[in-house]
Amino acid sequence: MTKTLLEAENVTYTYPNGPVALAGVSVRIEAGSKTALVGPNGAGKSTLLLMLNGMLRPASGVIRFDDRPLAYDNRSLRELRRRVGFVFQNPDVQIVAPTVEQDVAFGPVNLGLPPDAVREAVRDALGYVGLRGYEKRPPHHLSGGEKKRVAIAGILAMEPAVLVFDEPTSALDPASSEEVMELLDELASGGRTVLVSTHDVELAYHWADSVVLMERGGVLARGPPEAVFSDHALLASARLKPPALLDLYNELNLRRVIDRGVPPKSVLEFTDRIERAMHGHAPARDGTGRIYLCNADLTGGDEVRRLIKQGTVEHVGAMGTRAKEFANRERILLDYTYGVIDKCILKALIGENSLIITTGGMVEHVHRRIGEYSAESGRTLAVTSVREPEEIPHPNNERIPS
Ligand SMILES: Nc1ncnc2c1ncn2[C@@H]1O[C@H](COP(=O)(O)OP(=O)(O)OP(=O)(O)O)[C@@H](O)[C@H]1O
Repeated sequence: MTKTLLEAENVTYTYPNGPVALAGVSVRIEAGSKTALVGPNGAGKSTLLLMLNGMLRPASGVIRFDDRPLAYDNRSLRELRRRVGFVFQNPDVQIVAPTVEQDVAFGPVNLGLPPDAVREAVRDALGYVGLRGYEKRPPHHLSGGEKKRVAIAGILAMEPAVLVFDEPTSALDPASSEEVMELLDELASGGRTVLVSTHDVELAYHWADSVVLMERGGVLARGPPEAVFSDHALLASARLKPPALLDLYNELNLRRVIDRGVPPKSVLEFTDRIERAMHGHAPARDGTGRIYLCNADLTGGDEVRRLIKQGTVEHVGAMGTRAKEFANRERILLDYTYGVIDKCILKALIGENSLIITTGGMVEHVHRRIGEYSAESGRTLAVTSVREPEEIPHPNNERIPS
């Protein structure tokens, strides 16, 4: 049973001398979910997010956190903002201190944590967003993507249960955007509830498990992204276009080229579906390319460089900020910095070898994802752990059964 953690019920709001921004909005955010508020400019997304964190107060209706209506006295709001962290669209609004370290420490210091605990919170948060070594840098000299990470670290340092991001990828280049979204994935897989606003339907389709479609201060639809984004008329009324992958899938389905089923969310899923439609089944391809897996917590860069130099692996990807830091430090050039597992599976399916660098709990995640893919597709994919001689092999190592 999922639990509703944040809830808006019939909320209205009009800015002083402004338009009606919210005209009776009800939404529920489930604990542990990845929710996207999607809508065009001016739909009311930011206004709703600001309410969920108590920065705006509804004219009518109610906001609840953990089943309790919000109270708007200073003490209650301070406590709420510790539990519901808010990352603004523009990181310059959020960054207040002259150095990265002081900025990230701002929240924990205000919470009254002792100096040791503050240092630990700052170190952990900077590590999480991949900004260790940036402690003494002035935030206003950083790139847009780095500033965004500082802002996220500042919120993470307070260990909130919910993270709210207003347009997390605005003004970021495509790679930085994907990296920020992967960071949000990591946070969600660590048990946090993540809520974003965006007008990017492609992003919402790939990333979210639940979508709220907004327009003119109201909610047009809510549900799984594949359902909400399959309704062209609804999307058109919100001045949005369907995600390309889903649009293509629906057209192929209408022409009876592929059967209706769960719509594909990735190129990997889509190509498998088309192959199955063409051949009646997924062609068996034993002797496919191999996926090498490097746990950067246990392996040095020498072994990885050797594999690349020998031509054993043709493609290299890193998952997670610590793995990317490792690659950077070891001067390992990365082909993939996001969507890494799927990209490596795609390469294995055409007989090419690749290497995934990752760390900690993500190692299990890679084994699990490839195992799931093998079970679903009926294809056996080989995974080989890259390890120093004294390392103990992973029990799932070598071959993942289909
Ligand atoms: N500070 C403000 N003062 C007056 N009107 C405002 C203010 N902020 C927002 N509005 C108005 O409220 C409505 C909803 O704006 P909001 O920023 O919540 O939409 P949004 O969906 O987040 O849009 P965007 O994607 O452009 O950020 C818009 O008509 C906007 O012009």
